[in-house]
Amino acid sequence: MLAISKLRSIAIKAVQQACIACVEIQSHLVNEETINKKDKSPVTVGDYTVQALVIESLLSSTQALGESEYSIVAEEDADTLAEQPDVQNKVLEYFNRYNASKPIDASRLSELLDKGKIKNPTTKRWWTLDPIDGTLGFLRRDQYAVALALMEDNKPILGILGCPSLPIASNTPNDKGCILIAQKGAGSFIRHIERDDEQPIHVSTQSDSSQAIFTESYVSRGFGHELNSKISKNLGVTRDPLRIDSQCKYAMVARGDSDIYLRLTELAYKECIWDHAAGHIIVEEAGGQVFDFQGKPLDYSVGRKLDNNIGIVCSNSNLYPALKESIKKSIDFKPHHYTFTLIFE
Ligand SMILES: Nc1ncnc2c1ncn2[C@@H]1O[C@H](COP(=O)(O)O)[C@@H](OP(=O)(O)O)[C@H]1O
Ligand SMILES: [Mg+2]
Repeated sequence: MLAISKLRSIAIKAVQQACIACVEIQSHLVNEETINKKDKSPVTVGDYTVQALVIESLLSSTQALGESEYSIVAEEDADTLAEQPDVQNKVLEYFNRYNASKPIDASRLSELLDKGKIKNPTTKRWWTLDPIDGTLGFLRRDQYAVALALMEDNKPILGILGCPSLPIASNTPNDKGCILIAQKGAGSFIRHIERDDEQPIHVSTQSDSSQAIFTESYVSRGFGHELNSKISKNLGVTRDPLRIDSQCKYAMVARGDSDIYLRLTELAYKECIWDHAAGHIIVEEAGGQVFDFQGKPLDYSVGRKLDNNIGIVCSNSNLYPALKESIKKSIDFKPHHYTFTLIFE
């Protein structure tokens, strides 16, 4: 099996190339290129182009080193795209512009995209990819991320988050575009999209909950914002939350710009694995905690969704115990975890 350090470089290269493509696609984005998936969430030329580019890059880099193919679990598939020939042509055009090897046709494009369609990985190591996480942020020209994780025995061992619109540091707001990288047991790092040097990052040491900075989704879904406000009030938080799209929220916690990220929106909603695997290991390797609302570890062993978990609780280590207590005051979990009640009064 390939050394993890080798796969780390391969994954960074794939995400870096994808980020460069995203920036250009976003700058040319027009509304007709946005189509609606069956679940009504917008998906763009960018999502498909990036999924195909990253898959092609991972396959060719690992094959060149004689490694057999790893399973890939990715967000998009070819079916919706095939219904929109104009969009498909645009995706092919962008793909062939950014992919170094020989041009591909529509059938190879579908084949590449559908490699991400599987429900259950069949290899010990497997990739999970969200080509553009925070599509709504991408469309709004706000925050989004290319999120790639390598899993081994169903746990993340590498996480790469490409954040093309996120400033490399909070005190340089105009210097945008960074990649966050974590390797199991080796820490978390940040680098500029256009530079090779990496700096280590750490979660904050904030232990005064009144000064804690929460982050949450920009988009309001279900009871998510209301619940977070209840939990932060119980914790004595005085500051307004930062609202940011995508796994850039994990990036903010990992580098200490935020202290807590909470995510629970609807009783029936199950989180997608590609929305968390990369951010999860980046926060853990930066010294933080990532569990669900019942304190359970995230379980990536049950398919494309985190079916055994309820929401996401991500925090620096100092605030985590008090945060857990505040969650207990805000949610009444019923026996066997099948139902729970929110206590909003
Ligand atoms: N009801 C819901 N509750 C929580 N997450 C949801 C949701 N509906 C969609 N999502 C997920 O939220 C992600 C964006 O999160 P955020 O709002 O924090 O940026 C979406 O990823 P994509 O943008 O990749 O589709 C999608 O997977
Ligand atoms: Mg996503």
